[in-house]
Amino acid sequence: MPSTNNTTVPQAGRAPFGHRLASAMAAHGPLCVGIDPHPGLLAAWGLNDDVEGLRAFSLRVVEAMAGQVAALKPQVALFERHGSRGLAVLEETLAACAEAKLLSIADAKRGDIGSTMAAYADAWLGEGSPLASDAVTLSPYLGYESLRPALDLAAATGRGVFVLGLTSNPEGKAVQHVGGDESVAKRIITAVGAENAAENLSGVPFGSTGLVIGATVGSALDELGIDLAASAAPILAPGLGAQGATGAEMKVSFGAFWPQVLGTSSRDILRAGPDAKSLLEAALRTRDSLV
Ligand SMILES: O=C(O)c1cc(=O)[nH]c(=O)n1[C@@H]1O[C@H](COP(=O)(O)O)[C@@H](O)[C@H]1O
Repeated sequence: MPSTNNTTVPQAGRAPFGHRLASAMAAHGPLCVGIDPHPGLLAAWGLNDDVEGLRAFSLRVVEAMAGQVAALKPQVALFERHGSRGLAVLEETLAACAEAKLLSIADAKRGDIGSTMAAYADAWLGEGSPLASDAVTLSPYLGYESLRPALDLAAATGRGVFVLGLTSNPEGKAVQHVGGDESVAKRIITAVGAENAAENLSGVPFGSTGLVIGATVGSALDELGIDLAASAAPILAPGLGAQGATGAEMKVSFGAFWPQVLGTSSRDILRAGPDAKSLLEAALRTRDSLV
């Protein structure tokens, strides 16, 4: 059953994530910039593939985007590959996002049995955790309800989650499209809708339980009979730029669901660095393609 403790002001005294995201998108447009410090990008920026390079890269993106875009999405794997010191840089990056009033979405794609999920929830959504983010990405492959500890903690702390629905990679179809009219993706999207139905949505376009639907999804929403409006979910849409999708194509794919969509792009924007002004110009060009 969905959580019943989704009140307008969660326990932590922070407005629900859905409200905060809607305000940020209204103020700055529907773009989230990914922080993906790939080794090749570090080299292109004249940085070493080490912890100092990682730190300079990540903090530069935060500095360039402060007050300009709705959200930033650090890709956790690219911090993990530097070990515990890389995770310390991620903590510093998340704190810098909060300082700059940029929403942070930790792209961790966590998912496990419930008892372990509770620990992941504490790490990414718990009050006082050094890795706590405004939202975290979750994988529902162990069953949607296995995510319950994260869904409930997000509701209690005014944070959010983005559950993988239809991913941007071509391999995703082999799992997510299975089931025809009752596809795996559709079941996940329906479950997310039940979560948002339990949240007070007065005055906001969507709730705090989001979905990941790739920008590259093409006609799949139509083909699978998926109604994203019924889910009342904010939609994180990766795949812009480096994976080939354009803003114009996304508007066609998402159609009437467009007001729910937060496009996200990483490499295509990050290639414009290391200069902060060039980074911002690249981000604003991408954002303009989405409005
Ligand atoms: O959850 C994600 O953000 C995600 C889901 C998905 O379906 N596809 C996808 O590309 N992503 C992430 O979005 C980012 C895309 O990066 P670029 O292709 O460089 O824009 C990467 O960090 C991916 O891990």
